[in-house]
Amino acid sequence: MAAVLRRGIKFISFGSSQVFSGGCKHGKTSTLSSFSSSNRNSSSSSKIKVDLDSSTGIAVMKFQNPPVNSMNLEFLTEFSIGLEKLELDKSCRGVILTSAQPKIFSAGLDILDMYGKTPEHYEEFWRAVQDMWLKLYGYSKITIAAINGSSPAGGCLVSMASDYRIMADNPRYRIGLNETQLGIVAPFWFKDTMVNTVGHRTTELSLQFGLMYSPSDALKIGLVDQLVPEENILSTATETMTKWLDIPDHAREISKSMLRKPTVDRLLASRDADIKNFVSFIAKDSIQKSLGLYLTMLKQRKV
Ligand SMILES: CCCCC/C=C\C/C=C\C=C\CC(=O)SCCNC(=O)CCNC(=O)[C@H](O)C(C)(C)COP(=O)(O)OP(=O)(O)OC[C@H]1O[C@@H](n2cnc3c(N)ncnc32)[C@H](O)[C@@H]1OP(=O)(O)O
Repeated sequence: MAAVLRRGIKFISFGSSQVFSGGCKHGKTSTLSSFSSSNRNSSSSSKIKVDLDSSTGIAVMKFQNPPVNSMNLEFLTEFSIGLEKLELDKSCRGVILTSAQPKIFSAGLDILDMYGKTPEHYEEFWRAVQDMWLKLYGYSKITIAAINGSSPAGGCLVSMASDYRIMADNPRYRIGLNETQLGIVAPFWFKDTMVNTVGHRTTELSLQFGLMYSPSDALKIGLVDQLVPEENILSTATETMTKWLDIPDHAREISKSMLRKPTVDRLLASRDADIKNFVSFIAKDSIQKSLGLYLTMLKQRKV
């Protein structure tokens, strides 16, 4: 995160309507706002819109990086900083992640950030990917992914790193870690996240084949927790969040940390080695050739 902050991207402002914020029973936070008639604080960085309702404690982060919410360096940086800001904001207790783009939750990492660039760029990019995952997977507050479209690779990682996944029940959508289809390899912490979500055997098949699942198949293997009609996704996510908010924060948070910390610590213990691995892997001629071919196929709508 320090690296993210050092990059000097401007902070998202949530306005200044909150004048009192204090803890109450069950670790819940109450917020009084005397200057503003509204309890909503909205902010829009260029790639993510954040809407925090301090009366409910629920924030919605809406990805808006057209056309497909690919996660480039700027998006990843804004995402990490936005999460950090909400984590520090006592009036926020849970975050819903969703997309402003029709049909797409996120197309995953921006392939153009991994193609034809310098080693220095790959290094900076990969550190930003790590920062984002470390922040989200180890997040102290509740996160719900409202997956309102396809969610390949990095998009699936973001979904899996959330506490609960609700997907729009549209048979045209797909979700999964498809890296091998691009000729690349999901790093160990993507793999760990999937193993923790769907188990070892399913991950073995998923990763090797680069499987993309329909919503109903994703539900069957436990990659998502619930399917809902597309038009209900945000209301269902909000209702679900309300149930999570009934749990005392400190108890939920410690339980989450107990389950996730060993996985987070594995990457923390080897961040530099992981970056070195990524840079030497991605810069290989054969890998660049694979990515080039995949990009061509994408442009020709053959993927
Ligand atoms: C042993 C050591 C190992 C160390 C680790 C090494 C490596 C780890 C490597 C990396 C891990 C990467 C994880 C990733 O996330 S890779 C990204 C994977 N993503 C995909 O495969 C998604 C591809 N896209 C699609 O399938 C479709 O675009 C999608 C279903 C998302 C949307 O379809 P739709 O028909 O609506 O839109 P398109 O016309 O296809 O796309 C519009 C436009 O956007 C471009 N685009 C799509 N996805 C990406 C992307 N991920 N990055 C960049 N650009 C993307 C697409 O090319 C179109 O562009 P244009 O033709 O309009 O210019």
